[in-house]
Amino acid sequence: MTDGQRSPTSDGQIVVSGLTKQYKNVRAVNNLSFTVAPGRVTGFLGPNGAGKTTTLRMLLNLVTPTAGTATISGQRYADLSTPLRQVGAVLEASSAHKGRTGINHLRVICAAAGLPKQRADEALALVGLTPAAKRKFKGYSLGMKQRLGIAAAMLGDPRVLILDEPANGLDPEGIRWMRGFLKNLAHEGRTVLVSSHLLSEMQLLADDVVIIAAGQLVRQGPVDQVLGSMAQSARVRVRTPQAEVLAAALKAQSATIETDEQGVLLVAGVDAPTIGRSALAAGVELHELTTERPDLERVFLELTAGKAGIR
Ligand SMILES: Nc1ncnc2c1ncn2[C@@H]1O[C@H](COP(=O)(O)OP(=O)(O)OP(=O)(O)O)[C@@H](O)[C@H]1O
Repeated sequence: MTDGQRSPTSDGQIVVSGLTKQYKNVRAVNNLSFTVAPGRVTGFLGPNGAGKTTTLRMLLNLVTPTAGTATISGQRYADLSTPLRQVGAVLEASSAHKGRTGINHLRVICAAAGLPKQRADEALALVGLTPAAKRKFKGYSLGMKQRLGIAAAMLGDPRVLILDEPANGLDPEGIRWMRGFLKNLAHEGRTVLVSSHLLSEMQLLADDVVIIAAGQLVRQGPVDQVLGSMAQSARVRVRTPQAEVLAAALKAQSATIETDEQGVLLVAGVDAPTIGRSALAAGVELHELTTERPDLERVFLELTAGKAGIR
């Protein structure tokens, strides 16, 4: 199918519907439904054993679902006419023939997939591995192997990228590179689905999150919205030598106030600008005004509490 023939509504979208995988004694994925939009990075999150890898493998036709469907641009992976040009996947740290150079590894894939040879050079440049093109795979660091895996996934210039724990084993510089790279692919309009249990990383990387635990959907939505759904627990920390005066002014605006130390108010129910204005109006001096946003890590632990047991 060419670009022009793709349905504009389904192009690049991933739709998982009622997906279930029953292994002998384990229901790895249980009636799971979610969608992944193009032009965004979607973080696929869950504790160990939650069913992330099984879901991605079903999406890529590597595991047969017990029930339900998973489609990419409206089609099952098995039915895609040119899968490598439509979907790039990195499921684990790239493996390659140890004695083969990076560039040759990619050229072999190009030849097998009927892709032009120069795509190997382009993909290698895309991931910043050109200087190591002629080095043998066995000498590559883990970070370089991850990049080579991504280069292989990019050979067909796919609209959709699916990556299982791509930051695993990377050093901080490698993680920073990966973040920029994936965000850029999403800005180009591609669909980027990334599984991870590194929540703090997802907070920096993802536009949307799909959170699962014990094979089931826990929450799906824009990162801000998922964090915002916990907004009732967002508080503003205020330090002032006139705590009692300010507390009285804020209570008149239905704020909820706790104190944890002398001269500090923990204020919920009103935002920082409102508190600043109230302080100004009451002639109260402020020494600190900090919004304490709930972070994804805390939200995640709360959402998956009780389901996060190792399976
Ligand atoms: N081939 C298999 N046979 C039997 N059970 C399996 C198989 N593959 C996975 N499981 C089980 O299914 C559950 C989900 O595993 P899965 O690897 O999908 O989770 P995950 O979220 O990717 O976890 P992790 O973050 O640890 O990789 C686990 O209990 C796992 O032991």
